[in-house]
Amino acid sequence: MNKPLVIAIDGPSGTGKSSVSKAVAKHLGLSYLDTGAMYRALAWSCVASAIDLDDAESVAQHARTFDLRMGMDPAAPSVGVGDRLIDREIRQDAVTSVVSRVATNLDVRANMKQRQRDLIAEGSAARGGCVAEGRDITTVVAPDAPVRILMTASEEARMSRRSRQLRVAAESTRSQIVDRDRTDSTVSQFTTAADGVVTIDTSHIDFRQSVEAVLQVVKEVTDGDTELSTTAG
Ligand SMILES: Nc1ncnc2c1ncn2[C@@H]1O[C@H](COP(=O)(O)OP(=O)(O)O)[C@@H](O)[C@H]1O
Ligand SMILES: Nc1ccn([C@@H]2O[C@H](COP(=O)(O)OP(=O)(O)O)[C@@H](O)[C@H]2O)c(=O)n1
Repeated sequence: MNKPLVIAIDGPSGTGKSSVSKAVAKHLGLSYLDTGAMYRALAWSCVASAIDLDDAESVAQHARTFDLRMGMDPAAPSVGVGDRLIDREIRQDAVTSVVSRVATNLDVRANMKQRQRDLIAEGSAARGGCVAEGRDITTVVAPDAPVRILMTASEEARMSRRSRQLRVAAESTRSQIVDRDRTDSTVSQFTTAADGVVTIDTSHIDFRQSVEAVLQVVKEVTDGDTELSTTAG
């Protein structure tokens, strides 16, 4: 039996991880897991349940028990808690501004790591592989993934992309991007590549070229390992 093609992609906010990972998963017919959305869902659920985000034990307990449902079809990824879909809610500023507070809770991270490993296995069983993106996928969640990539980009490029995406002034994205990355980096190392991780700097290339760059890394790995196969590409 072929080995699952797990593609792990990390990087700071605004480097293109989510959009590029989704396109790569679609192109290769693989599942797609947005791990940032899982932390966002937890933050949303804590707020909705009136859990004090400073109460680390209550947040960790909620992480262990809440009914998180991740849809991993790259053409229509979804995030739900119980029967409620919360894809729009988790992108709102009310969640973005507090997500790092739950993501820096180490008991939460231990629970998320296990959920993410189970989802990558489930997504791989369904489609032969999974593109999983976040901050600690190449280093903690899937350090044995055959393809491991760190996406980077200048602060300027990241802020300008986010400002275009949210239709707000670039400077107003600073707290969403630069400050959040600073807080996140106290628990995960996602600005320099770990051993064996390939860096793709997207500062001066466009979206299409970023997708091509990832597919090229995948091709180099799969060409050299006959037990790995892709359905396209
Ligand atoms: N290489 C690129 N060049 C220009 N824009 C890009 C590039 N990659 C992604 N984008 C755009 O930048 C925005 C942020 O990308 P996103 O995938 O959400 O980043 P991340 O998941 O790293 O925060 C999106 O609107 C996306 O289409
Ligand atoms: N593997 C991951 C992914 C996200 N996160 C946390 O989840 C938050 C939201 O991640 P995201 O990927 O949706 O954020 P963006 O990069 O899209 O801005 C991050 O700011 C981190 O606090 C994490 O801690 N570990």
